[in-house]
Formats: sequence, C-alpha cells, structure tokens
Amino acid sequence: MSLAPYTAVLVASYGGPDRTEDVLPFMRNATAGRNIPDERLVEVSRHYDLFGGKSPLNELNAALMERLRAELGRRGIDVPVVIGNRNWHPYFAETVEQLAAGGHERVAALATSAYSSYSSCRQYREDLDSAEAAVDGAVHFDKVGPFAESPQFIRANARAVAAAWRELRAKLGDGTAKLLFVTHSIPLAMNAASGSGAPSTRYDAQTLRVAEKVAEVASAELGEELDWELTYCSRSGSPHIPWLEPDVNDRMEELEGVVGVVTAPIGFISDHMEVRYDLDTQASETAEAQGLAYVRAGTVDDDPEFVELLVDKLVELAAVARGELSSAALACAPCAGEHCLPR
Ligand SMILES: CC1=C(CCC(=O)O)c2cc3nc(cc4[nH]c(cc5[nH]c(cc1n2)c(C)c5CCC(=O)O)c(CCC(=O)O)c4C)C(CCC(=O)O)=C3C
Ligand SMILES: [Fe+2]
Repeated sequence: MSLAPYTAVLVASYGGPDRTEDVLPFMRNATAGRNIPDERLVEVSRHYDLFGGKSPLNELNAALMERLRAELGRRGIDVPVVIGNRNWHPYFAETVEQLAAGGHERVAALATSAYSSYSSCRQYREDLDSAEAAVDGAVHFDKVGPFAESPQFIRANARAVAAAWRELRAKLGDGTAKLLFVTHSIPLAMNAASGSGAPSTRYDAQTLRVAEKVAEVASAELGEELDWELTYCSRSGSPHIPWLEPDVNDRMEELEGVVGVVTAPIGFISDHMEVRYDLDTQASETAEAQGLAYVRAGTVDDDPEFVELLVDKLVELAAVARGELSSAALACAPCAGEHCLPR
C-alpha cells in the first residue's frame, strides 16, 4: 500500500506546556486575540499547575505517533511521522522548516481533533497555510477532514462507554444511572458557523449524532437501554457571550432520581487536560458532592480500531490526491467542502 504522493505525515495538534514556566506563555498563545478574560487564564493555568505545569497532550501525541508508525508499517508504508502544534513547540513553522530541509514536498496532515468546529478543523487548515507560506510553498499540506462520524470512531467510543457502564453497575447494582457525553464547549457563533446542510455538519448537531450512535451501539452491547444526554465542558470567554450548554457539572447538579453517572468524553481523542481536569478532577468532585457514583469512560486513543481508522483516512487522502478516488469521500462542510481536499 502507498501513501504517494505524500512522503511524510504531519500530526497537527494543539500544543501544550511541559513545565511550569511555559504555562502562561502557552496560555497567551492559545488565547491571543480572542478576548478571553485574564481570570480565566489564571484559572486554567492553575489546572496545569495541579499536574506539575505539564500538559498530558505531548506524551499522548508521542504515543499516538508510535502507534501510527506501527500501523503504517504493518501496511508496508514507510514514511516519517512528525508533529507540529498551533500553540507550543514544536510550532508548525518549526516543523515545516525540517520538512522542507528534508525535501518533503507533499505531506499528509492529520489533526488530533475529530469534529467540524473552527478550532478542530478549519483553524488547522489556516495554520498549515501559514506554515506553507513560511517556506515559500516548498512544502504543501493536504489535511484529513473530520472523522468523528466514522463507524470505527463510533465503535471505539461505544466500547469505552460499555466498559465504564459495567464498572458503574458493579458499584451501583441496578440503580438509575445516566450517561453524560461530554465535548468542548464553543461560542454559539462559532457553532453556527461550523456547518450546515442536511444532515447538518454543525458542531453540536454532528456531536449529537455521534452521541446517539455511540449510545445505540453501547446499549446493544450491554443489553440495557442507556439513558443519555450531551453536555459540555471548558467554557471560557466573557460571561456575556453565549457558549454551548449545559455544562457537565451544572447538569450533574440538576439530576434527580439518579444515583450514578458515567461521563464519556467523545469530543476528545485522548486524555487531554480537559479530560484530566474538567472530568477526572472537577466533575468527579461534583459527583461526590451530589452523592453520585461516578465513572469516566476512556478516550478512543488506545483502541486499536482508532489507529486503523486514522491510517485508513491517510490512505484515502492519498488515493484522492492520486485521482483514484472521488474527492466526495473527503467533503467537509465547515470548509465549504474545499479545504480538506488535495489541491
Ligand atoms: C473545540 C475545541 C477543542 C477540541 C478540538 C481540538 O482538540 O483541537 C479544543 C482543544 C483543546 N483546547 C486546549 C486548551 C485550551 N483551549 C483554550 C481555549 C479555547 N478552546 C476552544 C475550543 C476547543 N479547544 C475555544 C473556542 C477556546 C477559546 C479561545 C478560542 O477561541 O480559541 C485555552 C485557553 C484557556 C481557556 O479559555 O480555557 C486552553 C488552554 C487543549 C490542550 C489541552 C491539554 O493541554 O491537554 C486542547 C487539545
Ligand atoms: Fe475541513
């Protein structure tokens, strides 16, 4: 199998600090020009400080890259897999220099986000455009589009939910329990701009479809109809600007007649800070205060089918670039069907 015309794979990610001194500079990068109040920066810096000033993201991405290399290798594809980030070293501009120096002209990019919001998809395309410009077009990137609705992504999440549900049942017996899916909140305006059409690729609509399918597959596996809702985490911004709601903690505080909760972070492919802090720390404390049994479902990251999906997507992108597959396979509404297509 071949990844031609690509000679390298770029994992495109958010970036995160590895030490305390870097937390605030990282935070300033992540929020530059976005009107995020200073209190919020201080608050989120504190989340990183709780973990020694270290984001979990860099090690998780390194492990994911190892699994990608192994799966590519299994399919007879031998290309370097490198990383570039939006908000911390190695920045895209740094990685693209190395790619240019290595003579890589066409590179397949894979973002560490599965959905169709500006932050998760289009902004990565813009980041890659700037990186291309920084080396005067010596390197050209094509980007894999959002993959959240792929059956493999649904099944990997459903396995994680089923495992968490069994763990909750072991604590609870047959008490009434609730499944709360969780994704990153975004401003309503960003949500509205994130897609349209039917079925809508708007971020919340897409996430809701994923949640529904994950619940359906997990319910079938468990032989129990799961009672679920979609909630959000990590709201920031000014309090005057509306973001997607309800917050997972607010929702847990309102629940009545429920004795246990599973949270399932379907919006994140691995245990980002939002998962380690917002769910494992904060939501778990909310559950305890409410007297709810609590289990957090795993992320898809360590599910073998997830890595297979990512490599399938890379292979598909290459087939489109070679003209062997219709670009309809890659259409991505938030980008008007264009920015994820090989050019
Ligand atoms: C949709 C979405 C994803 C999922 C898609 C994806 O994975 O890309 C995501 C991922 C991430 N967000 C992350 C961290 C942060 N996000 C922030 C701020 C914001 N995120 C937003 C949205 C998203 N963010 C938005 C609309 C803002 C407001 C500012 C803006 O309009 O851009 C801030 C500033 C403080 C704050 O405002 O909370 C931080 C520190 C990390 C790293 C975590 C780690 O270290 O493990 C990751 C993976
Ligand atoms: Fe896109």
